[in-house]
Amino acid sequence: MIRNLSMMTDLYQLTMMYGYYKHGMQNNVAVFDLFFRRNGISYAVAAGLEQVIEYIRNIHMDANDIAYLRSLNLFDEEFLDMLINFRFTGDIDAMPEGSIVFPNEPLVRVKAPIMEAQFIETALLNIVNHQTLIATKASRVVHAAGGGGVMEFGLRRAQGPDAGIYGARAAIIGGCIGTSNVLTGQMYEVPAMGTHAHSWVMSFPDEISAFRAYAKTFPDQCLLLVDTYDTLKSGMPNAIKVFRELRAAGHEPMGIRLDSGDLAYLSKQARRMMDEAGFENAKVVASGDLDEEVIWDLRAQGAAIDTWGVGTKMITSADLPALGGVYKMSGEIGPDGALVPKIKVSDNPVKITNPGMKTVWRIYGKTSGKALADLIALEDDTFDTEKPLTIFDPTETWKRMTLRDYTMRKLLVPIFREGRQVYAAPSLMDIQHYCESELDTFWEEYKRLVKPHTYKVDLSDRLYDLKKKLLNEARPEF
Ligand SMILES: Nc1ncnc2c1ncn2[C@@H]1O[C@H](COP(=O)(O)OP(=O)(O)OP(=O)(O)O)[C@@H](O)[C@H]1O
Ligand SMILES: O=P(O)(O)OC[C@H]1O[C@H](OP(=O)(O)OP(=O)(O)O)[C@H](O)[C@@H]1O
Ligand SMILES: O=C(O)c1cccnc1
Repeated sequence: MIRNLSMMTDLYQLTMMYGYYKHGMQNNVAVFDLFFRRNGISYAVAAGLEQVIEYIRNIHMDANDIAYLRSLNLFDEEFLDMLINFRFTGDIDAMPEGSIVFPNEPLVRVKAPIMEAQFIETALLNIVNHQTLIATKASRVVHAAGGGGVMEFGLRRAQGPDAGIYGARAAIIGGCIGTSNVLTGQMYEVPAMGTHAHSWVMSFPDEISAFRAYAKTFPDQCLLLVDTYDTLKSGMPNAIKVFRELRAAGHEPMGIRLDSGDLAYLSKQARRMMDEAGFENAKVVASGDLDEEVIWDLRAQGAAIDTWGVGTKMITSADLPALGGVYKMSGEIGPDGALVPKIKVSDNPVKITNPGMKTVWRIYGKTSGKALADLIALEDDTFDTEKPLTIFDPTETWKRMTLRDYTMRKLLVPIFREGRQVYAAPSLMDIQHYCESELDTFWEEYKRLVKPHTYKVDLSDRLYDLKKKLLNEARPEF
Protein backbone atom coordinates (compact mmCIF):
# COMPACT_ATOMS: atom_id res chain seq x y z
CA MET A 1 0.00 0.00 0.00
CA ILE A 2 2.24 2.78 -1.24
CA ARG A 3 0.62 6.19 -1.08
CA ASN A 4 1.92 9.27 -2.77
CA LEU A 5 2.78 11.61 0.08
CA SER A 6 4.54 14.16 -2.12
CA MET A 7 2.23 16.97 -1.06
CA MET A 8 2.67 16.07 2.60
CA THR A 9 5.10 18.86 3.33
CA ASP A 10 5.05 22.21 5.10
CA LEU A 11 4.27 25.13 2.83
CA TYR A 12 7.50 26.83 3.87
CA GLN A 13 9.49 24.09 2.19
CA LEU A 14 7.85 25.01 -1.12
CA THR A 15 8.20 28.75 -0.62
CA MET A 16 11.90 28.31 0.25
CA MET A 17 12.32 26.05 -2.77
CA TYR A 18 10.78 28.73 -4.92
CA GLY A 19 13.17 31.25 -3.42
CA TYR A 20 16.18 29.02 -4.12
CA TYR A 21 14.91 28.57 -7.65
CA LYS A 22 14.46 32.29 -8.23
CA HIS A 23 17.96 32.94 -6.89
CA GLY A 24 19.56 30.32 -9.12
CA MET A 25 20.49 28.26 -6.05
CA GLN A 26 18.55 25.13 -6.99
CA ASN A 27 21.64 23.14 -7.86
CA ASN A 28 23.53 23.96 -4.67
CA VAL A 29 24.08 20.74 -2.82
CA ALA A 30 23.37 20.72 0.91
CA VAL A 31 23.81 18.22 3.72
CA PHE A 32 21.18 17.77 6.43
CA ASP A 33 21.08 15.55 9.53
CA LEU A 34 17.98 14.14 11.18
CA PHE A 35 18.52 13.65 14.91
CA PHE A 36 16.77 14.10 18.23
CA ARG A 37 17.94 15.92 21.30
CA ARG A 38 18.00 14.59 24.84
CA ASN A 39 14.35 14.06 25.81
CA GLY A 40 14.34 11.95 28.94
CA ILE A 41 14.74 8.54 27.36
CA SER A 42 17.98 6.62 27.71
CA TYR A 43 18.08 5.16 24.22
CA ALA A 44 15.87 5.06 21.16
CA VAL A 45 15.10 2.39 18.57
CA ALA A 46 15.42 3.74 15.03
CA ALA A 47 12.32 3.01 12.96
CA GLY A 48 10.48 4.22 9.87
CA LEU A 49 13.22 3.87 7.27
CA GLU A 50 11.18 1.56 5.04
CA GLN A 51 8.42 4.18 4.83
CA VAL A 52 11.04 6.88 4.17
CA ILE A 53 12.35 4.80 1.27
CA GLU A 54 8.83 4.34 -0.14
CA TYR A 55 8.20 8.05 0.18
CA ILE A 56 11.45 9.08 -1.51
CA ARG A 57 11.00 6.60 -4.37
CA ASN A 58 7.52 7.82 -4.98
CA ILE A 59 8.03 11.59 -4.98
CA HIS A 60 6.14 13.11 -7.86
CA MET A 61 3.44 15.70 -8.29
CA ASP A 62 0.55 15.17 -10.63
CA ALA A 63 -1.57 17.69 -12.52
CA ASN A 64 -3.98 18.08 -9.58
CA ASP A 65 -1.15 18.84 -7.22
CA ILE A 66 0.29 21.45 -9.57
CA ALA A 67 -3.17 22.99 -10.04
CA TYR A 68 -3.55 23.27 -6.29
CA LEU A 69 -0.13 24.88 -5.91
CA ARG A 70 -1.02 27.28 -8.74
CA SER A 71 -4.18 28.25 -6.87
CA LEU A 72 -2.08 29.47 -3.95
CA ASN A 73 -0.86 32.37 -6.11
CA LEU A 74 2.65 32.06 -4.74
CA PHE A 75 4.61 30.47 -7.58
CA ASP A 76 5.27 31.31 -11.23
CA GLU A 77 4.59 28.96 -14.14
CA GLU A 78 8.25 28.14 -14.73
CA PHE A 79 8.60 26.84 -11.17
CA LEU A 80 5.33 24.90 -11.39
CA ASP A 81 6.51 23.33 -14.65
CA MET A 82 9.74 22.31 -13.01
CA LEU A 83 7.79 20.64 -10.17
CA ILE A 84 6.12 18.25 -12.62
CA ASN A 85 9.44 16.50 -13.10
CA PHE A 86 10.65 17.00 -9.55
CA ARG A 87 12.28 13.84 -8.16
CA PHE A 88 14.83 13.01 -5.48
CA THR A 89 18.30 12.71 -7.01
CA GLY A 90 20.52 12.85 -3.95
CA ASP A 91 22.25 10.56 -1.45
CA ILE A 92 20.77 9.29 1.80
CA ASP A 93 22.57 7.40 4.54
CA ALA A 94 20.72 6.13 7.58
CA MET A 95 20.85 3.88 10.60
CA PRO A 96 19.09 0.62 9.74
CA GLU A 97 15.74 0.16 11.46
CA GLY A 98 16.10 -1.49 14.83
CA SER A 99 19.40 0.29 15.54
CA ILE A 100 19.88 1.60 19.06
CA VAL A 101 20.41 5.36 18.80
CA PHE A 102 21.16 8.23 21.11
CA PRO A 103 20.61 11.99 21.25
CA ASN A 104 22.45 14.09 18.64
CA GLU A 105 23.36 11.14 16.44
CA PRO A 106 22.30 11.50 12.82
CA LEU A 107 19.67 8.80 12.20
CA VAL A 108 19.38 9.95 8.62
CA ARG A 109 21.82 12.05 6.59
CA VAL A 110 20.73 13.65 3.35
CA LYS A 111 23.04 15.11 0.71
CA ALA A 112 21.07 16.52 -2.17
CA PRO A 113 20.35 19.64 -4.20
CA ILE A 114 19.04 22.10 -1.63
CA MET A 115 15.51 22.14 -3.05
CA GLU A 116 15.22 18.37 -2.70
CA ALA A 117 16.86 18.17 0.70
CA GLN A 118 14.54 20.90 1.94
CA PHE A 119 11.42 19.43 0.37
CA ILE A 120 11.75 16.04 2.08
CA GLU A 121 12.37 17.44 5.57
CA THR A 122 8.79 17.37 6.79
CA ALA A 123 7.89 13.88 5.61
CA LEU A 124 11.15 12.41 6.90
CA LEU A 125 10.62 13.93 10.31
CA ASN A 126 6.99 12.93 10.42
CA ILE A 127 7.75 9.28 9.60
CA VAL A 128 10.92 8.81 11.63
CA ASN A 129 9.71 10.77 14.67
CA HIS A 130 6.56 8.70 14.98
CA GLN A 131 7.90 5.23 14.40
CA THR A 132 11.09 5.76 16.41
CA LEU A 133 8.99 7.04 19.31
CA ILE A 134 6.71 3.99 19.34
CA ALA A 135 9.49 1.47 18.69
CA THR A 136 11.35 2.99 21.64
CA LYS A 137 8.32 2.84 23.91
CA ALA A 138 7.64 -0.74 22.85
CA SER A 139 11.25 -1.68 23.54
CA ARG A 140 10.89 -0.39 27.10
CA VAL A 141 7.61 -2.26 27.59
CA VAL A 142 9.14 -5.47 26.22
CA HIS A 143 12.18 -4.99 28.45
CA ALA A 144 9.90 -4.61 31.49
CA ALA A 145 8.09 -7.82 30.55
CA GLY A 146 11.41 -9.65 30.95
CA GLY A 147 10.82 -12.35 28.38
CA GLY A 148 7.04 -12.61 28.72
CA GLY A 149 5.52 -11.82 25.34
CA VAL A 150 3.92 -8.44 24.72
CA MET A 151 0.98 -8.20 22.32
CA GLU A 152 0.25 -4.81 20.78
CA PHE A 153 -3.45 -3.98 21.39
CA GLY A 154 -3.58 -0.23 20.71
CA LEU A 155 -5.27 0.27 17.35
CA ARG A 156 -8.60 1.42 18.78
CA ARG A 157 -6.97 4.15 20.80
CA ALA A 158 -4.16 5.20 18.47
CA GLN A 159 -4.25 8.77 17.20
CA GLY A 160 -5.85 7.89 13.89
CA PRO A 161 -5.36 5.13 11.29
CA ASP A 162 -1.71 5.82 10.40
CA ALA A 163 -0.68 5.93 14.04
CA GLY A 164 -2.43 2.59 14.51
CA ILE A 165 -0.94 0.91 11.44
CA TYR A 166 2.61 2.22 11.62
CA GLY A 167 2.57 2.35 15.41
CA ALA A 168 1.91 -1.38 15.41
CA ARG A 169 4.70 -1.84 12.87
CA ALA A 170 7.06 0.09 15.15
CA ALA A 171 5.90 -1.87 18.20
CA ILE A 172 6.90 -5.08 16.43
CA ILE A 173 10.37 -3.59 15.81
CA GLY A 174 10.55 -2.81 19.53
CA GLY A 175 9.97 -6.50 20.30
CA CYS A 176 6.20 -7.15 20.49
CA ILE A 177 5.37 -10.73 19.57
CA GLY A 178 2.32 -9.73 17.55
CA THR A 179 -0.45 -7.21 17.12
CA SER A 180 -4.23 -7.22 17.22
CA ASN A 181 -4.05 -4.95 14.14
CA VAL A 182 -5.02 -7.15 11.21
CA LEU A 183 -3.94 -4.65 8.56
CA THR A 184 -0.44 -4.37 10.01
CA GLY A 185 -0.30 -8.15 10.21
CA GLN A 186 -1.26 -8.39 6.55
CA MET A 187 1.00 -5.60 5.32
CA TYR A 188 4.16 -6.71 7.12
CA GLU A 189 3.64 -10.45 7.55
CA VAL A 190 3.79 -10.34 11.31
CA PRO A 191 1.60 -12.35 13.71
CA ALA A 192 -1.94 -11.01 14.11
CA MET A 193 -3.24 -12.20 17.46
CA GLY A 194 -5.87 -11.70 20.12
CA THR A 195 -8.49 -13.13 22.45
CA HIS A 196 -12.14 -12.05 22.75
CA ALA A 197 -13.98 -9.07 24.21
CA HIS A 198 -16.35 -8.66 27.15
CA SER A 199 -19.15 -8.24 24.61
CA TRP A 200 -18.72 -11.92 23.66
CA VAL A 201 -19.49 -12.96 27.21
CA MET A 202 -22.30 -10.43 27.54
CA SER A 203 -24.01 -11.59 24.36
CA PHE A 204 -24.77 -15.03 25.84
CA PRO A 205 -27.32 -15.74 28.58
CA ASP A 206 -24.51 -16.58 30.98
CA GLU A 207 -20.72 -16.78 31.20
CA ILE A 208 -20.41 -20.55 30.91
CA SER A 209 -22.42 -20.65 27.68
CA ALA A 210 -20.17 -17.93 26.27
CA PHE A 211 -17.04 -19.87 27.24
CA ARG A 212 -18.46 -23.13 25.84
CA ALA A 213 -19.37 -21.46 22.56
CA TYR A 214 -15.88 -19.95 22.27
CA ALA A 215 -14.24 -23.29 23.05
CA LYS A 216 -16.39 -24.95 20.43
CA THR A 217 -15.48 -22.36 17.82
CA PHE A 218 -11.75 -22.31 18.62
CA PRO A 219 -10.96 -25.57 20.40
CA ASP A 220 -7.21 -25.17 19.89
CA GLN A 221 -6.99 -21.42 20.52
CA CYS A 222 -9.24 -21.21 23.52
CA LEU A 223 -8.22 -18.23 25.63
CA LEU A 224 -11.05 -16.98 27.83
CA LEU A 225 -11.59 -13.52 29.28
CA VAL A 226 -12.56 -14.21 32.87
CA ASP A 227 -13.26 -10.81 34.42
CA THR A 228 -16.69 -9.90 33.02
CA TYR A 229 -18.63 -10.74 36.21
CA ASP A 230 -16.38 -11.97 38.99
CA THR A 231 -12.92 -13.26 38.18
CA LEU A 232 -12.37 -15.68 41.06
CA LYS A 233 -15.93 -16.69 41.90
CA SER A 234 -17.30 -17.04 38.38
CA GLY A 235 -14.78 -16.48 35.56
CA MET A 236 -12.09 -18.87 36.73
CA PRO A 237 -14.37 -21.74 37.86
CA ASN A 238 -16.30 -21.49 34.59
CA ALA A 239 -13.11 -21.37 32.53
CA ILE A 240 -11.75 -24.45 34.30
CA LYS A 241 -15.02 -26.28 33.76
CA VAL A 242 -14.82 -25.55 30.03
CA PHE A 243 -11.10 -26.45 29.95
CA ARG A 244 -11.97 -29.87 31.39
CA GLU A 245 -14.63 -30.36 28.73
CA LEU A 246 -12.12 -29.30 26.07
CA ARG A 247 -9.54 -31.76 27.31
CA ALA A 248 -12.11 -34.54 27.38
CA ALA A 249 -12.70 -33.74 23.70
CA GLY A 250 -8.98 -34.00 22.98
CA HIS A 251 -7.94 -30.31 23.03
CA GLU A 252 -5.70 -28.32 25.34
CA PRO A 253 -6.79 -24.82 26.41
CA MET A 254 -4.55 -21.84 25.81
CA GLY A 255 -5.42 -19.99 29.00
CA ILE A 256 -7.24 -17.01 30.44
CA ARG A 257 -7.08 -13.22 30.17
CA LEU A 258 -7.43 -10.81 33.08
CA ASP A 259 -8.36 -7.26 32.17
CA SER A 260 -9.21 -5.62 35.51
CA GLY A 261 -8.72 -5.83 39.24
CA ASP A 262 -5.45 -6.34 41.04
CA LEU A 263 -3.53 -8.16 38.37
CA ALA A 264 -0.81 -9.32 40.78
CA TYR A 265 -3.26 -10.95 43.19
CA LEU A 266 -5.69 -12.23 40.57
CA SER A 267 -2.98 -13.71 38.38
CA LYS A 268 -1.50 -15.65 41.29
CA GLN A 269 -4.94 -16.96 42.24
CA ALA A 270 -5.78 -17.82 38.64
CA ARG A 271 -2.45 -19.61 38.27
CA ARG A 272 -3.05 -21.61 41.44
CA MET A 273 -6.56 -22.59 40.36
CA MET A 274 -5.42 -23.71 36.91
CA ASP A 275 -2.45 -25.62 38.35
CA GLU A 276 -4.66 -27.38 40.91
CA ALA A 277 -7.02 -28.36 38.11
CA GLY A 278 -4.12 -29.81 36.11
CA PHE A 279 -3.79 -27.05 33.54
CA GLU A 280 -0.18 -26.11 34.25
CA ASN A 281 0.43 -25.22 30.62
CA ALA A 282 -2.50 -22.84 30.34
CA LYS A 283 -1.25 -19.25 30.21
CA VAL A 284 -2.28 -16.12 32.06
CA VAL A 285 -2.62 -13.08 29.83
CA ALA A 286 -3.10 -9.65 31.39
CA SER A 287 -4.23 -6.37 29.89
CA GLY A 288 -5.81 -3.08 30.92
CA ASP A 289 -3.96 0.23 30.98
CA LEU A 290 -0.53 -1.37 31.18
CA ASP A 291 2.81 0.28 30.55
CA GLU A 292 6.42 -0.55 31.39
CA GLU A 293 6.23 0.75 34.94
CA VAL A 294 3.08 -1.18 35.83
CA ILE A 295 4.46 -4.33 34.21
CA TRP A 296 7.73 -3.95 36.08
CA ASP A 297 5.91 -3.49 39.41
CA LEU A 298 3.57 -6.40 38.78
CA ARG A 299 6.52 -8.65 38.07
CA ALA A 300 8.29 -7.37 41.17
CA GLN A 301 5.23 -8.47 43.15
CA GLY A 302 5.46 -11.95 41.70
CA ALA A 303 2.48 -11.67 39.36
CA ALA A 304 1.94 -14.95 37.53
CA ILE A 305 1.48 -13.34 34.12
CA ASP A 306 2.91 -15.00 31.02
CA THR A 307 1.81 -12.61 28.29
CA TRP A 308 0.88 -8.95 28.29
CA GLY A 309 -1.59 -7.09 26.11
CA VAL A 310 -0.62 -3.43 25.90
CA GLY A 311 -2.62 -0.81 24.06
CA THR A 312 -3.18 2.86 24.75
CA LYS A 313 -0.03 3.75 26.62
CA MET A 314 2.27 2.08 24.14
CA ILE A 315 0.63 3.11 20.87
CA THR A 316 0.41 6.73 22.06
CA SER A 317 3.74 6.76 23.93
CA ALA A 318 1.70 8.29 26.72
CA ASP A 319 4.62 9.52 28.85
CA LEU A 320 6.51 11.08 25.93
CA PRO A 321 4.16 12.41 23.26
CA ALA A 322 6.87 13.36 20.76
CA LEU A 323 10.42 12.25 20.06
CA GLY A 324 11.38 15.77 19.08
CA GLY A 325 13.53 14.81 16.11
CA VAL A 326 14.85 17.73 14.06
CA TYR A 327 16.46 18.12 10.64
CA LYS A 328 19.33 20.56 10.48
CA MET A 329 21.66 21.71 7.77
CA SER A 330 25.25 20.74 8.49
CA GLY A 331 26.99 21.82 5.33
CA GLU A 332 26.88 22.88 1.75
CA ILE A 333 29.05 21.91 -1.21
CA GLY A 334 30.91 24.99 -2.38
CA PRO A 335 31.75 25.95 -5.99
CA ASP A 336 35.04 24.03 -5.75
CA GLY A 337 33.20 20.83 -4.81
CA ALA A 338 34.39 20.90 -1.21
CA LEU A 339 31.98 20.81 1.71
CA VAL A 340 31.53 24.07 3.58
CA PRO A 341 30.45 23.04 7.08
CA LYS A 342 27.58 25.01 8.65
CA ILE A 343 26.57 25.47 12.26
CA LYS A 344 23.39 26.66 13.95
CA VAL A 345 24.35 28.74 16.95
CA SER A 346 22.14 29.17 19.97
CA ASP A 347 22.40 30.58 23.46
CA ASN A 348 21.20 27.19 24.57
CA PRO A 349 24.23 24.89 24.14
CA VAL A 350 22.08 21.83 23.46
CA LYS A 351 20.65 23.59 20.41
CA ILE A 352 24.05 24.21 18.81
CA THR A 353 24.34 21.79 15.92
CA ASN A 354 27.28 19.61 14.90
CA PRO A 355 28.72 20.85 11.61
CA GLY A 356 30.03 18.94 8.62
CA MET A 357 29.39 15.66 6.83
CA LYS A 358 29.26 13.22 9.70
CA THR A 359 28.84 9.62 10.56
CA VAL A 360 28.53 7.68 13.81
CA TRP A 361 30.91 5.02 15.10
CA ARG A 362 30.04 2.60 17.86
CA ILE A 363 32.97 1.51 19.99
CA TYR A 364 32.90 -1.99 21.51
CA GLY A 365 35.07 -3.66 24.10
CA LYS A 366 37.04 -6.31 22.26
CA THR A 367 36.55 -9.03 24.84
CA SER A 368 33.07 -8.15 26.16
CA GLY A 369 31.63 -7.28 22.76
CA LYS A 370 29.60 -4.65 24.62
CA ALA A 371 29.11 -1.09 23.41
CA LEU A 372 31.32 1.35 25.31
CA ALA A 373 30.53 4.70 23.69
CA ASP A 374 29.52 6.26 20.39
CA LEU A 375 31.60 8.76 18.50
CA ILE A 376 30.03 11.24 16.14
CA ALA A 377 32.80 11.85 13.63
CA LEU A 378 33.44 13.56 10.34
CA GLU A 379 32.86 11.23 7.40
CA ASP A 380 36.55 11.41 6.45
CA ASP A 381 37.85 10.82 9.97
CA THR A 382 40.02 7.73 10.20
CA PHE A 383 40.75 5.64 13.26
CA ASP A 384 43.45 3.11 13.98
CA THR A 385 41.95 0.62 16.41
CA GLU A 386 45.43 -0.75 17.13
CA LYS A 387 46.18 2.49 18.95
CA PRO A 388 44.59 3.76 22.18
CA LEU A 389 41.72 6.20 21.60
CA THR A 390 41.00 9.03 24.02
CA ILE A 391 37.43 10.25 23.96
CA PHE A 392 35.90 13.06 25.99
CA ASP A 393 32.54 14.52 26.88
CA PRO A 394 31.93 17.40 24.45
CA THR A 395 30.46 19.71 27.11
CA GLU A 396 32.25 18.58 30.27
CA THR A 397 35.55 18.11 28.49
CA TRP A 398 37.47 17.09 31.62
CA LYS A 399 35.49 13.83 31.61
CA ARG A 400 37.58 11.62 29.42
CA MET A 401 38.71 8.06 29.01
CA THR A 402 41.30 6.22 26.99
CA LEU A 403 40.18 3.07 25.27
CA ARG A 404 42.37 0.10 24.49
CA ASP A 405 41.34 -3.27 23.06
CA TYR A 406 38.32 -1.96 21.26
CA THR A 407 36.64 -2.35 17.91
CA MET A 408 34.60 0.21 15.99
CA ARG A 409 31.59 -0.06 13.70
CA LYS A 410 30.11 2.60 11.46
CA LEU A 411 26.37 2.92 12.06
CA LEU A 412 25.17 4.88 9.05
CA VAL A 413 24.73 2.84 5.88
CA PRO A 414 24.06 3.99 2.30
CA ILE A 415 20.36 3.98 1.37
CA PHE A 416 20.23 6.13 -1.80
CA ARG A 417 22.98 7.16 -4.20
CA GLU A 418 22.12 9.79 -6.78
CA GLY A 419 18.45 9.07 -6.27
CA ARG A 420 18.85 5.31 -6.72
CA GLN A 421 18.00 2.96 -3.88
CA VAL A 422 21.09 0.96 -2.95
CA TYR A 423 19.70 -0.66 0.20
CA ALA A 424 17.41 -3.68 0.45
CA ALA A 425 14.91 -3.13 3.28
CA PRO A 426 14.74 -6.23 5.52
CA SER A 427 11.49 -7.90 6.57
CA LEU A 428 9.84 -6.62 9.72
CA MET A 429 10.63 -9.76 11.70
CA ASP A 430 14.28 -9.52 10.61
CA ILE A 431 14.31 -5.93 11.85
CA GLN A 432 12.91 -7.10 15.18
CA HIS A 433 15.66 -9.71 15.51
CA TYR A 434 18.28 -7.12 14.57
CA CYS A 435 16.95 -4.77 17.25
CA GLU A 436 17.08 -7.52 19.85
CA SER A 437 20.66 -8.43 18.98
CA GLU A 438 21.67 -4.75 19.01
CA LEU A 439 20.11 -4.29 22.46
CA ASP A 440 22.11 -7.29 23.68
CA THR A 441 25.30 -5.36 22.99
CA PHE A 442 24.38 -2.83 25.71
CA TRP A 443 24.98 -3.37 29.39
CA GLU A 444 21.82 -3.53 31.50
CA GLU A 445 22.80 -0.28 33.24
CA TYR A 446 21.94 1.68 30.11
CA LYS A 447 18.58 -0.05 29.66
CA ARG A 448 17.33 0.41 33.23
CA LEU A 449 13.86 1.94 33.19
CA VAL A 450 14.52 4.31 36.08
CA LYS A 451 17.63 6.49 36.20
CA PRO A 452 19.67 4.56 33.64
CA HIS A 453 23.36 5.26 33.30
CA THR A 454 23.94 7.77 30.52
CA TYR A 455 25.58 6.23 27.47
CA LYS A 456 28.53 8.27 26.24
CA VAL A 457 28.13 10.02 22.91
CA ASP A 458 31.23 12.04 22.13
CA LEU A 459 32.62 13.94 19.18
CA SER A 460 35.77 13.02 17.30
CA ASP A 461 38.69 15.39 17.86
CA ARG A 462 38.38 16.84 14.37
CA LEU A 463 34.63 17.37 14.70
CA TYR A 464 35.07 18.97 18.12
CA ASP A 465 37.74 21.32 16.75
CA LEU A 466 35.63 22.21 13.74
CA LYS A 467 32.63 22.96 15.95
CA LYS A 468 34.73 25.18 18.20
CA LYS A 469 36.22 27.01 15.23
CA LEU A 470 32.81 27.71 13.66
CA LEU A 471 31.40 28.77 17.02
CA ASN A 472 34.28 31.18 17.53
CA GLU A 473 33.73 32.64 14.10
CA ALA A 474 29.99 33.05 14.63
CA ARG A 475 30.14 34.19 18.27
CA PRO A 476 33.62 35.21 19.34
CA GLU A 477 32.29 35.78 22.86
CA PHE A 478 31.45 32.03 23.38
N1 LIG B 1 31.28 11.44 27.68
C1 LIG B 1 32.42 10.92 28.18
N2 LIG B 1 33.44 10.62 27.37
C2 LIG B 1 34.59 10.11 27.83
N3 LIG B 1 34.79 9.85 29.13
C3 LIG B 1 33.80 10.12 29.99
C4 LIG B 1 32.57 10.67 29.56
N4 LIG B 1 31.78 10.81 30.65
C5 LIG B 1 32.49 10.38 31.69
N5 LIG B 1 33.71 9.98 31.32
C6 LIG B 1 34.76 9.42 32.16
O1 LIG B 1 34.50 8.05 32.26
C7 LIG B 1 34.88 7.57 33.54
C8 LIG B 1 33.72 6.81 34.11
O2 LIG B 1 32.65 7.66 34.22
P1 LIG B 1 31.22 7.10 34.35
O3 LIG B 1 30.64 6.89 33.01
O4 LIG B 1 31.21 5.93 35.26
O5 LIG B 1 30.51 8.21 35.13
P2 LIG B 1 30.25 9.68 34.74
O6 LIG B 1 29.66 9.74 33.41
O7 LIG B 1 31.44 10.49 35.08
O8 LIG B 1 29.14 9.90 35.80
P3 LIG B 1 28.26 11.12 36.08
O9 LIG B 1 28.24 11.97 34.82
O10 LIG B 1 26.95 10.46 36.36
O11 LIG B 1 28.89 11.78 37.25
C9 LIG B 1 35.29 8.79 34.32
O12 LIG B 1 36.71 8.84 34.28
C10 LIG B 1 34.72 9.95 33.54
O13 LIG B 1 35.53 11.12 33.61
O1 LIG C 1 -5.95 -0.75 28.16
P1 LIG C 1 -5.11 -0.81 26.95
O2 LIG C 1 -3.66 -0.89 27.26
O3 LIG C 1 -5.47 0.25 25.95
O4 LIG C 1 -5.34 -2.28 26.26
C1 LIG C 1 -6.34 -2.60 25.41
C2 LIG C 1 -7.65 -2.63 26.11
O5 LIG C 1 -8.61 -2.63 25.10
C3 LIG C 1 -9.63 -3.51 25.45
O6 LIG C 1 -10.56 -2.87 26.26
P2 LIG C 1 -11.89 -2.21 25.72
O7 LIG C 1 -12.58 -1.68 26.93
O8 LIG C 1 -11.63 -1.26 24.61
O9 LIG C 1 -12.68 -3.43 25.10
P3 LIG C 1 -13.24 -4.74 25.77
O10 LIG C 1 -14.69 -4.53 25.88
O11 LIG C 1 -12.87 -5.82 24.86
O12 LIG C 1 -12.58 -4.89 27.10
C4 LIG C 1 -8.91 -4.59 26.23
O13 LIG C 1 -9.76 -5.32 27.03
C5 LIG C 1 -7.87 -3.84 26.97
O14 LIG C 1 -8.31 -3.48 28.25
O1 LIG D 1 -7.60 -9.52 21.35
C1 LIG D 1 -7.71 -8.90 22.40
O2 LIG D 1 -7.81 -9.45 23.50
C2 LIG D 1 -7.74 -7.40 22.36
C3 LIG D 1 -7.61 -6.73 21.19
C4 LIG D 1 -7.64 -5.36 21.17
C5 LIG D 1 -7.78 -4.68 22.33
N1 LIG D 1 -7.90 -5.33 23.47
C6 LIG D 1 -7.90 -6.68 23.51
